[in-house]
Amino acid sequence: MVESTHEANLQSQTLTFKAETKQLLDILIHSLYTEREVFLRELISNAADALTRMQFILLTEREVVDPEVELKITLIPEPEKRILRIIDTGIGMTAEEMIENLGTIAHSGARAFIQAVKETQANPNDIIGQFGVGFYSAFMVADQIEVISRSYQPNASAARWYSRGQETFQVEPAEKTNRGTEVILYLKEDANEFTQSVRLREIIKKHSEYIPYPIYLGDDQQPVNRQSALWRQPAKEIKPEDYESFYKQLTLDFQPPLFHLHLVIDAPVQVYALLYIPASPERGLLSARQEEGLKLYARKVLIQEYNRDLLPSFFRFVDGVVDSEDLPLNVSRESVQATRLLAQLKRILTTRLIEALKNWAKEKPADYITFWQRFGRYIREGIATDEEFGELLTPLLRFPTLYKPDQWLSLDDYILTMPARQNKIYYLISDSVGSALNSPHLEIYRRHHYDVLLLTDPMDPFMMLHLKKYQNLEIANAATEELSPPDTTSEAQETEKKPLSTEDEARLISRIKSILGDRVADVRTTQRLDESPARLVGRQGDPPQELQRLYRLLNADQSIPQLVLEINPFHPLIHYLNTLPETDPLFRLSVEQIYEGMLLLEGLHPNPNDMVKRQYEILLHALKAKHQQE
Ligand SMILES: Nc1ncnc2c1ncn2[C@@H]1O[C@H](COP(=O)(O)OP(=O)(O)OP(=O)(O)O)[C@@H](O)[C@H]1O
Repeated sequence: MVESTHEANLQSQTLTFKAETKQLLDILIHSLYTEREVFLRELISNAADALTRMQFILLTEREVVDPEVELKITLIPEPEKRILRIIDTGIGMTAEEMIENLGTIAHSGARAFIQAVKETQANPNDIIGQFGVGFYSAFMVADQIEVISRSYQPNASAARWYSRGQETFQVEPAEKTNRGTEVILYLKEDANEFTQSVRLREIIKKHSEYIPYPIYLGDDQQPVNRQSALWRQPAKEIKPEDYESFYKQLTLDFQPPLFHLHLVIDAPVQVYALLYIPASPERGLLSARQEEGLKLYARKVLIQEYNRDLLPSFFRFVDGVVDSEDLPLNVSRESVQATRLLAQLKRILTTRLIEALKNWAKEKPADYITFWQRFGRYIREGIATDEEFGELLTPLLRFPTLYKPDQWLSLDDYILTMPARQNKIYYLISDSVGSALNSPHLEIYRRHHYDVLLLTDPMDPFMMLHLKKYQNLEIANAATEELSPPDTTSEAQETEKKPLSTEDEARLISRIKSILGDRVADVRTTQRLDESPARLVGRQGDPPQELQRLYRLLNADQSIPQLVLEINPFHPLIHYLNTLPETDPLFRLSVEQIYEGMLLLEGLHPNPNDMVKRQYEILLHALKAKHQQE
C-alpha cells in the first residue's frame, strides 16, 4: 500500500511509491535504451483501453459525463515548451483510482521486467525492449509527468496526479470538465524529437496503426492511424505487409506469422475473422497476448480479450480477431442465444481453418512442413481428444516412412505408393526414426515392398488409439499385424536355405527358455524375419501396444512387459547357437545379448549400459577363437 504523508484534511496529498515501483522508475529515468519511442505505444494503448471500457459502459448507461463525445485520442505537441500531451475521452480516473493505478505496478510487462533484472543481473538497458513496461515507460523520455483526469461518473470530481519519478507522487483536485484523461509529458532535454509531428506520425504508424479509435495529431482533422478494423476490409485491398504489421501490433511478436487466414462470411452467420499461426508455439515473455484465445468483437466493440470458445482447444496456438454482427453485445453474459451462436461460429471457423491448412500444404509444402514440425503435436492431440473435429484433422498428418525416412508424407501420399495388393495402411511406433529403421518388425514389409509410416512422437500411440481408418482403409500396427511372408523367397532364405530341423528347433527353444525364464512369455520361431535373428512381440490378448506405451508414458512405468521372443530359424546366428554345447558360457551370453538388443530396439531397455560389458565378453570369445584357429 502507498503511504500517506499529508495532513488530515488537506486536499493535496503526497504519497510514496511502492519499493518495486521506485526501482522501476530509477531504471527508467536513467535509461539509455535507444528505442524509447515505445513509451508512446504504451500510453496510446492505455488510452485505447480506457476508450474500450467507456464504449462498453455506454452500451447500458447514458447517465455519464459527455455521453455524446467522440471516442478518440489526441496528441498535442508543444515544441517550444518541450511538452507532449496525450488526451483521451475514455473512462477517466477518480483521485482514488489514480492512487491505486499510478502508484503501484499494475502492468504485467513491468513486473516481468523487474523480475528479469533481479534474476539475470542483465543490464536493464539491454533487456528493457523485450518488455512493455506500461505507463511508467514515459519516464524514459520525460522528467516530470502530470495526469489530469475526469471520471465518467457524473458525481466524481476531476483530479491531478504529478510526479518527478522519484520517491513520491502528488494527487490533488483539478479543474477538468470533460470526460477522460490527459497525460502531460515534460520531456527531457534529449527527447525533443517527441514534439516533432513527423516523428510522432512515424511512431504511431509503426506501433499503433490498428488501434480501433482515431488518433489525431495537433489540429489535424484527419486521424493518423488507419484504425478501421483490418479484418472488415476486403481481402483484395490488403497487402501482405498489412497483414503482417497488424499481427505484430496485435501480439508484439517480432517474428512474422507462419500463416494467416482472412475470412469474411455472410451466411449462415455473419462473421469477419483474421486468424494467425505464429512462428513459434511458445508465447514469448514479450508477447502482448499472454493468454490463449481470440479477441472477440461484436459489431466492432471489443467484448472479450481472450475468447476460448471460438476454436477447439487443440487450436489454442492460433491468435487473431473475430468480429460478428450477429452476436449480441451481452455475449459475455452467456445467454442461450450467444452460446448457440458461438457454437455455430466455432464450427465455421474450425472447418474453414482446417480447409485452409490443407490448401496451404498443397500450395506451399515446404512452409507447411515447418508448421507441421512446430505445431504437429497439437494436431495429433486434436485427433486423440476431439470428438467433434478430430477426424477432420487426419489429412493434415505428416510422417516419415520406411522408404522415405527423410521426408514427410501425408496419408494420401502414402496411399498413392501402395502396391495394388496392399489393402491396409501400416505404421510402426518407435522412439526414433533410427531405431524404427533397424526394427525387425519391418523386415517382412520390405519383402512385400510395403511402405510403413514411422511414428516417433510421444503423442502418437495416444493418437493411434483413435485413428483406425482412412479412406476406407484399415490402419494397422506393423509390429502386431499378422502378415504372412510373400510367395517369393527372401535373400536370406536363398543363401541360408535350411531352417533348423524340427527337433533342433524344439531343443533350442527349450534351452533359450531356460535362460530367459519368466522374462519372456514364450519363445517360438517365425518366418517373417530376414536380417534379424529375433524379435519381440506381445501375446495374443495383451492390451494394444499403443495403450501400453501410453501407460508407460503416463505412469513413468519402467518395468519390462513379458513379451514373446520370436526367433528366425534361417539366421546363421541361430544356427550357430544351436550347435553350441550346453556347457559353453557363450550360449548364455549370446541369448542374453539378443534378448536385450531386442528390448533396446523396442525402447524398453531400462539400462542399455549393462550391455557393453557383456559385449566385451562376447568379443573376447570371438577373438580368442580366431586366434586359436590361426
Ligand atoms: N489513459 C488512461 N485512462 C484511464 N486509466 C488509465 C489510463 N492510463 C492508465 N490508466 C490506469 O492505470 C493503470 C496502470 O497502467 P499501466 O500502463 O501501468 O498498466 P496496465 O495497462 O494496467 O497493464 P497491463 O497492460 O498489464 O494490463 C491501468 O490499468 C489503468 O487502470
